[in-house]
Amino acid sequence: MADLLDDSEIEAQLPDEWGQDGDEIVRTYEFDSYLPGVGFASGIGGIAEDAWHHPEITITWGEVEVRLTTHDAGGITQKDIDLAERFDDVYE
Ligand SMILES: C[C@H](O)[C@H](O)[C@H]1CNC2=NC(N)=NC(=O)C2=N1
Repeated sequence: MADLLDDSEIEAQLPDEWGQDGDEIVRTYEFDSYLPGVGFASGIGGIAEDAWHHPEITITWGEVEVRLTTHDAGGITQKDIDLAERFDDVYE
């Protein structure tokens, strides 16, 4: 099982644009309309499935909120950080 990161490790590694909300890291990605967000969510869903590490994804008009935590560990691990970076690569 992945080890929990401590606050200093999270602060040091959290990618730009991501924040911490309790035991989750979160980012809201912005889009010009609804369907680009749906496409982005589908893409990161495939990355998540490939990594076997799954985010909470909330799609609204022009925004996709992504939340990551490691349920098996009960908090934030390197898996969450690494997946956040992969999601950012898709977005840029
Ligand atoms: C049973 C299954 O292997 C586990 O639930 C996996 C799947 N996806 C997961 N996703 C996330 N975010 N955290 C987990 O601990 C996790 N564990």
